[in-house]
Amino acid sequence: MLTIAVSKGRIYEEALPLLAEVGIEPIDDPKTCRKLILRTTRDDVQLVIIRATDVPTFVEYGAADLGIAGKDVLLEHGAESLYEPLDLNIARCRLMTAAHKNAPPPYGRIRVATKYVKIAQKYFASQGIQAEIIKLYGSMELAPLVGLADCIVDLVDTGNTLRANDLEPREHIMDISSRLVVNKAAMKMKNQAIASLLDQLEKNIAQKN
Ligand SMILES: Nc1ncnc2c1ncn2[C@@H]1O[C@H](COP(=O)(O)OP(=O)(O)OP(=O)(O)O)[C@@H](O)[C@H]1O
Ligand SMILES: O=P(O)(O)OC[C@H]1O[C@H](OP(=O)(O)OP(=O)(O)O)[C@H](O)[C@@H]1O
Repeated sequence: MLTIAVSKGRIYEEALPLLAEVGIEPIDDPKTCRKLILRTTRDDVQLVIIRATDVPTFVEYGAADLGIAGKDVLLEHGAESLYEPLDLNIARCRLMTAAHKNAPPPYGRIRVATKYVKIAQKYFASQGIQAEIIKLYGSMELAPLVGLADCIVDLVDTGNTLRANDLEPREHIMDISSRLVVNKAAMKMKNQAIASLLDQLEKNIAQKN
């Protein structure tokens, strides 16, 4: 049995067609059923439905053989203990700094609100900017509006969330997409099944790009 960890929402929706192309279709819909383990049309594959930020943990400990996670989550988690063999090219967005549209460029020591503490620390250090990082778990856009921070580090896709809150994108930190990650022991123990799945997915993704 191969267990694949996927988060509900955006990644699940975008991963479904890719999985369907390799014959993996969940039998239940996580939107309407409360099951966390979903059997699929392939007897040898099941999905576990977890929070996006928990995917690296499940795969690292071997609770799932494979997982689908955003590069943002993998970098923040520190996923050196996982294999990351495939860019699935889904859930694409950009990790950026953003500030109020009237705010001056950063000067001196700045306060930054983000859920990406490690990535932000590394980024500002690389820019030679002194930054105090304030960890938030959501609604980062609010922080500059209420004086909690000078700027934020967050994901940007259409830019609608920033615009709706009078913020504007500033520095582009990196492009983000979702990756297939694999538990290192599973890669050895279940090599045939995993290699074959990787191979099929890779071919299908290459055809699209
Ligand atoms: N607006 C977006 N456009 C495209 N991809 C995005 C966007 N927002 C997030 N992503 C990608 O999708 C992944 C999952 O995001 P999602 O919003 O589904 O979960 P989350 O709410 O951030 O996670 P958690 O439930 O663990 O807090 C992110 O890690 C990122 O890689
Ligand atoms: O540029 P946009 O297209 O507006 O997308 C960016 C927004 O998308 C993500 O939030 P999400 O929709 O996942 O909400 P959440 O962080 O509250 O889960 C991200 O945290 C931004 O707030």
